[in-house]
Formats: sequence, structure tokens, C-alpha cells
Amino acid sequence: MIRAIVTDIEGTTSDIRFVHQVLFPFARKHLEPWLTRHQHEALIAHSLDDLRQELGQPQASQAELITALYAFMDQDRKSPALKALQGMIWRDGYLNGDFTGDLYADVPPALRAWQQRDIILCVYSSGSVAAQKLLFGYSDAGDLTGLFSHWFDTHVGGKREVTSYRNIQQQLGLPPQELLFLSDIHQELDAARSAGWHTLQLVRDQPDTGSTHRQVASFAEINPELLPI
Ligand SMILES: CSCCC(=O)C(=O)COP(=O)(O)O
Ligand SMILES: [Mg+2]
Repeated sequence: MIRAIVTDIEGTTSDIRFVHQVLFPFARKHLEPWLTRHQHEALIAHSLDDLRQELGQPQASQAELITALYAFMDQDRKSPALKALQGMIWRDGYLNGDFTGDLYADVPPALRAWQQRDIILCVYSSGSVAAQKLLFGYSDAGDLTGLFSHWFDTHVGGKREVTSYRNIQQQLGLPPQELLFLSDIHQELDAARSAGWHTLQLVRDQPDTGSTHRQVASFAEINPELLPI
């Protein structure tokens, strides 16, 4: 029996194009002036120190850090410091009404139905927990943060690493066979399966021929009571 469902965001609950064509360009455009304005605030200074550590350059200047951040963005590197800073920049965009958090139309009704069946709902994304809460808090369908009880980002580990799913399982205090991970990326699902979890792949555009996971095109096709099939 599935007791908890952990969902990815990009490509799973939300269109990849929203992340790559709206969120990422917004963060890139605002990065430099935003950092100049906020660099002395404790949270931002802390993220910049994390970035210096990631780079192995404890004395890196502000200009060097900005160059590194642009390079990380070019590589879509899942750097915790970059992800923390992007989340803080996106906050202004959500608050100003520049965009709302994109969700596929099938996502909110499915989440509500699962919650009504007492299934624990969680998010696991490379985006920071703060960024996850903004996306669901300012979503196209209103504030959905109340549907989720746990939020995980790369502080538990990378999404293609088995240990990350073991860490999440320990935090949830449930056996792995009661956990279901939803993602569009089969390498992430491979890691979850290796940790003993159930997996389902969201294929929003076309099937993934390189995958060994069960594939569905929408959340409406998922009935946790029927798993495993
Ligand atoms: C919180 S939405 C932004 C997602 C993000 O920043 C990202 O890098 C997506 O990575 P994922 O591992 O969730 O595909
Ligand atoms: Mg994804």
C-alpha cells in the first residue's frame, strides 16, 4: 500500500518550458543587480559563502562569484548555492505578479484526491525548498502548499543518487515499499527504485524508450491504491 507520494516538479507537475523559458531567464536577468542590492543581507551572504566553498575559492570576489553563477546557469548545474539564490530572486517575480507557478491541469485535482485518502504528499526537486513553496504557493491554481507535508531539495542529496531516497525514507519514517516517486527522468527513478521505492514516470510529451519504469501521461492516470501493478 502506498502511504506517501513524493513528486518531482520540472517535467512532472510543471512544464519544463516554464522552468527554462520563464524562471531561469528571470533569475539570469536579475542576478547581478539583485545581488548588488542584497549582498549584505545575512541569507544572501550565507549563500555566497556556500558558493565560495563549492568553488574551493574562499576569497572569491563578488565579480568572480557572478561569473561562476552565470557558468552554472549555462550548465544547468544543480548547485545548492545557485538554487538558493535563484529561489530568492524568483520570490520578487511571484510577488510582483510577473508569473505564477505553472502546474499541469491534472495535478491539483489528483493531489487533492490523494490527500483526501490520507496519502502523505511531498516534493523533491533540485530547486530549493523556498523555491518549491513559492511555485506551489503562487501557482496557477492558487496556494497549494497546504497539500504537502514534506519538502526536500538537494540537501538530502542529488536526485540520481540512491542515498537521497534512503535519506528521504528515513525522514518520513516509512518502509520504502510504501513510497512512490513520480518523475519525468528515468535516471532519478532508477535511483529511487534501487532504494526499494515504487516508481512512475511522467511522460508529458512522448514515451521514453530508454526507460524500464511504468509510464503515464498525466496524474489523472495514477491510482495509488492499484500500485504495484
Ligand atoms: C522549484 S522549481 C525550479 C526547479 C529548478 O530549479 C530545477 O533546477 C529543476 O530541477 P529538477 O531536478 O527538479 O528537475
Ligand atoms: Mg523533472
